[in-house]
Amino acid sequence: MSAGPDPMMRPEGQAEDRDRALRPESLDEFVGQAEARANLRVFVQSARQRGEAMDHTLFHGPPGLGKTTLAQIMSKELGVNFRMTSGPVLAKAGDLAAILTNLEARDVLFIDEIHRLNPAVEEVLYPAMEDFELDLVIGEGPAARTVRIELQPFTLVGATTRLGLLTTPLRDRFGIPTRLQFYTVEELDLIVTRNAVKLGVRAEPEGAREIARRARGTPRIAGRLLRRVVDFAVVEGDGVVTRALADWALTRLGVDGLGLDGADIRYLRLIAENYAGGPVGIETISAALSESRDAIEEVIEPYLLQQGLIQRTPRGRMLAQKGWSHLGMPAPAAPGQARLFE
Ligand SMILES: Nc1ncnc2c1ncn2[C@@H]1O[C@H](COP(=O)(O)OP(=O)(O)OP(=O)(O)O)[C@@H](O)[C@H]1O
Ligand SMILES: [Mg+2]
Repeated sequence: MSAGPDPMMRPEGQAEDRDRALRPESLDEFVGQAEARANLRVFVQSARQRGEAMDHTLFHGPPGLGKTTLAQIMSKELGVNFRMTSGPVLAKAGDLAAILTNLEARDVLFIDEIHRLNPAVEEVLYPAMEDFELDLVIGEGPAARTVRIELQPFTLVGATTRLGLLTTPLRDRFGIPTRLQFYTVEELDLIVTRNAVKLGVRAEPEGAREIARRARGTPRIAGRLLRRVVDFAVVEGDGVVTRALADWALTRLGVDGLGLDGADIRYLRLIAENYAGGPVGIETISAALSESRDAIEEVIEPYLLQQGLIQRTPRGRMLAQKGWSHLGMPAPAAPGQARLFE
């Protein structure tokens, strides 16, 4: 096989390039996700001691919480190669077969957005995951025959923001399913403080804290906000990230005290003002906001739910009490309460 760039291997975008400078390189350096980290440490060590490929691992959770980062760290800690591709890129069964047959023993193969695999490709993955075998169909019609190819044992690491979209057979083949959680303000504070050091920037503890509080529980957002605050600190301050400067810069960027941005506030206001607090269906919200349903369910809602600003009910989304107070609006009296005054 050629050693040139492989079109099936996703080239990392510019945003990811900037991310890379801030990416933790080991489990020790990785902040937060204490439970997942402690478990992974055991599984990595066991695989190393037994000289076997680690079991297939699935990371799921909202964007920017560290799925790709953990997959890379796993390969480093296992001392094996890291190969990366993604669900939508693998168009044909042969694309995946080419990657699988090129793996060395115990390598980590990372498939991002694994919920977007084409069914024909997914079929190839089942025997590969289970028995490290590949069944390839050669030829067509009556002349078609199946050839079985033995693969090197490998570790598949899948990542998805949408666990619910994974087929059951695929989900069941992951020995280590791991859900990533939003980060606490303390954890994000540590991440911001370390990132400031990596970027060679002076951040006062209260400045780092303010960014952490407004990072939506997400390390990627913490990294991005820090860079923007630094821009303001350099151009309009004396280069130091203070609390006042962070507050001023973040407000100017449209990030409010809870870390909500324009899209979050539009979502909350829509339910409050147009639907009296709901319940309102996701399709209606999607049409009204001109946002895809996927983006709403993957990016906007998880944090609003985690913060207790909204609720998901069988009849649709509802604004919670905390959502009303965050908007500075009075919650309408519940029907039961209203009757008291009739
Ligand atoms: N625990 C952590 N400590 C420090 N930095 C982190 C941590 N987790 C993630 N980051 C940083 O956040 C950024 C985003 O992480 P990553 O790309 O791994 O997220 P992801 O879950 O794969 O997101 P997506 O779903 O969008 O692919 C990276 O720059 C990474 O360095
Ligand atoms: Mg990722």
